[in-house]
Amino acid sequence: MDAGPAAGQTLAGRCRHRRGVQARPDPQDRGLSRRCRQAAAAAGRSPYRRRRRAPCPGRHPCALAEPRRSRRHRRFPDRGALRLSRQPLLTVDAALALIGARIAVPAGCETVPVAGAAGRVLARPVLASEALPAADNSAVDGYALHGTGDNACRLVPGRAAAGHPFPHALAAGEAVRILTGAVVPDGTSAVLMQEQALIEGDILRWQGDLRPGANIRRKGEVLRPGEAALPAELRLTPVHLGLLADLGVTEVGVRPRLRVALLSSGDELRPAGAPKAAHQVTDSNRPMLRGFLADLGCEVKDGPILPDDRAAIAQALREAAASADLVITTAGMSVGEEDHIPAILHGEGEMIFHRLALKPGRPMGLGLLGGTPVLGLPGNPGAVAVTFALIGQMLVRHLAGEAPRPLPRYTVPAGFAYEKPAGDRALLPARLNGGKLERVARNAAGNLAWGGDAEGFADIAEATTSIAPGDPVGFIPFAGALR
Ligand SMILES: Nc1nc2c(c(=O)[nH]1)N[C@H]1C(S)=C(S)[C@@H](COP(=O)(O)OP(=O)(O)OC[C@H]3O[C@@H](n4cnc5c(N)ncnc54)[C@H](O)[C@@H]3O)O[C@H]1N2
Ligand code: MOO
Repeated sequence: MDAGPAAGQTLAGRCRHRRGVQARPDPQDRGLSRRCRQAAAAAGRSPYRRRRRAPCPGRHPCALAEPRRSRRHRRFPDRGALRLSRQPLLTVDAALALIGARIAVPAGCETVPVAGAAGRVLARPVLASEALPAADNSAVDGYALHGTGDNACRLVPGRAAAGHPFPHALAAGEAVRILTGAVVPDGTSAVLMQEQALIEGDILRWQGDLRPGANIRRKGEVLRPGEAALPAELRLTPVHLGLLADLGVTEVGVRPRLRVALLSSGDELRPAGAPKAAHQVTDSNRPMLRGFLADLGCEVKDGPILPDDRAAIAQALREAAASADLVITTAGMSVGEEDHIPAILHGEGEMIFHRLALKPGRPMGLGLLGGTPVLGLPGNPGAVAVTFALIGQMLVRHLAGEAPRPLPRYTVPAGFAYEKPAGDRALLPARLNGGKLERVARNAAGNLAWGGDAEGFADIAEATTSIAPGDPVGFIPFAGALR
């Protein structure tokens, strides 16, 4: 199995300690004519709004903004939506690069006890305050000796054990019993492993060379005082907590918990656990997203289930954006007349990207409202799982102050055949079986029934049109071990 990061799947161009919209131009605005941009800037408006009122000739992204009236009152999708659906789609990698370039990381640092710091992101590096190890000590059970070059030493009474140092120095030709982890007595040149020791009376012998320093872990060989033990921007795992304890660190400076507001929309939705009729749908996206966000250490603010009403959604988005570091919505992101979220972002904020070359998950988008990022995920639960894995969690990690890091991705032999048109990247629930990747579901976008069997996603690149059994295929596992 080839381990390797997904090509290009990092967030490029980190920006730190800033909040809100960046000064850099929106890369998706580069397609606008200079006249459009200047006119918009002069009027203090988004160029999209400017263009909406006086469309430039030809099919152009800035002509694709929201309608001025609610889409509720239209029988058919408006022309803007129809044009939008014909726009060339952004790749996932390009969307991740836009996140790195356009989304500022909220500033701040709080000091927390190490015991409660699992999952938090270090705001500054942790320096070793003491040497690691703190003293020369034995790596094995055996005999500490002061060698003279003739493969024999005289055993002296006593013992060095972990927590119980031998109180005397070894003179030339002397040896003493030692256990793993014990501080080596002064004068020790090497430690002989017990398995290599030949003892006759009080004489210790061995065969072959015993290298000076053998089996001794030297003071400071792992970390010297003042050396960086952990870098800033690291999400702390239990392994790190153990290291911090080892270094005598009791408190660390971490980023504030990310406050994430969750909103779902759709007249058909009922909260989880509530009775529902056949035409109604349980809001399953919310518990799934709440779980993902809790795993990422976020403080989740549950918003209401919103009706398919533009004004109500706009109001809820404004309120959520004012009190959170990130707003995540589900549904209402496609091109139908009840898909209001892109239009609200175009009209009242900014759309950084919308619609990706990704299946499932194409309708997703990212915008800014009052400077707060708004991640619009599709409604279909399977698509929410895919888009959160590829984009959502990367955005959350970025906002939480984590250093950019690609998703774990491996190349494995396919155990299935698959065909698709070139254009969209396809993510298919899958699991490893006998070293080959198997698909576990056919229609996975609209449900989560594959969740019991899948271990991750088969990842099929945009340009790929066919996979035959045995071909190399990407695998993105759900679990990144010790991450
Ligand atoms: N003409 C086009 N139509 C559609 C396209 C397209 O490109 N052109 N894309 C399709 C794709 S792909 C998806 S995905 C959907 C997503 O659209 P929306 O984001 O606008 O979502 P809705 O239409 O509102 O809902 C889709 C589906 O998901 C169910 N849903 C919604 N919220 C939840 C929830 N919280 N928990 C569980 N299930 C939920 C909803 O009932 C619908 O069945 O658009 C396609 N159309
Ligand atoms: O991309 Mo949609 O997300 O297939 O269902």
